Amino acid sequence: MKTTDAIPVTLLSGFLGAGKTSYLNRRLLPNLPPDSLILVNDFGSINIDAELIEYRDERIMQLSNGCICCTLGGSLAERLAELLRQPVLPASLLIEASGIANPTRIADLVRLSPRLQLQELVCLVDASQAERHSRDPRVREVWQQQIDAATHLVINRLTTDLALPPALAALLSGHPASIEKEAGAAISPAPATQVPRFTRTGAWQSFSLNLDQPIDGDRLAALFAEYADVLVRAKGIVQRQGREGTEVVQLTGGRLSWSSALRRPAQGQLVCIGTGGPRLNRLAERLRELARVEAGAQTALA
Ligand SMILES: Nc1nc2c(ncn2[C@@H]2O[C@H](COP(=O)(O)OP(=O)(O)OP(=O)(O)O)[C@@H](O)[C@H]2O)c(=O)[nH]1
Repeated sequence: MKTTDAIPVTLLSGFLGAGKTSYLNRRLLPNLPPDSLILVNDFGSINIDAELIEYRDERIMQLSNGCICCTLGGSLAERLAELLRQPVLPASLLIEASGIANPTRIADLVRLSPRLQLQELVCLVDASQAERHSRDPRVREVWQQQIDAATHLVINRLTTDLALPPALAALLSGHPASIEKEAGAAISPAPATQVPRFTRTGAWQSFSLNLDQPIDGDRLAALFAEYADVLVRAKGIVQRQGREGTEVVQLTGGRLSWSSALRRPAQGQLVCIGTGGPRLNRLAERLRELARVEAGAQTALA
């Protein structure tokens, strides 16, 4: 039985790069009651999402280096228990799951606690990737689990007529969730050559880099394109050579974008997520080489 003063919980899910953090900033954050807590899980040792959340008074708790739904007995359960032991409890809890998390498992954990009340399970879906995700054997299962579990679906990057791609329309037929549709697919279509094909069969893997010098943005983009078959997602806060200020770099669905950063960490940070195996390892090496070359060039000039 839930107590009447149970903490309301919103769980935010959606595949890698679907737009969870953007939606959190734009739609959820402004409506959170004061003294809320945001729990962010990122599938990497550096939690870029926590840096990208535009929090002000809310407290933020990070869970990095693993996916919460896969380490349920560990970090998430521990963090929730820790949270419930605090003398002052948050007014509400917002959990942003990692892009490869099965939200049902997280929701079950929340439901187990009489002190927590799961209010909404929001799932972000990138409509421009729906056909590909529905066919891809590595992605399909978790993508469908995320959609199936949702009580509120946000379908973004639709064409201006808001028509659902056939694969998504089939999946949503009879789905009880409320549906919010957003256009915007045409903003920056991914070049066909850069759309990842998920040809490898290894498990998801991530690697992170700390960058202490400005990086060559063109060479970074070229490496991302060369390894598009294994690299699914990249995000970071970096200083680009020849540019003023720190920038957020985002790679999702084969689209690379840059925007100015809200915060400036002590060092540049880059996280890449993809299909584990020799090619992803090679990409990590080549990015490290690129970072070292940049650092060397700067040192030589100084
Ligand atoms: N066109 C378009 N781009 C979006 C939308 N939402 C997010 N993006 C872009 O997609 C990229 C990834 O957005 P995020 O909000 O970081 O996605 P995420 O689901 O939090 O990513 P992960 O936590 O890595 O899984 C960024 O470059 C965003 O600007 C949208 O509704 N339309």
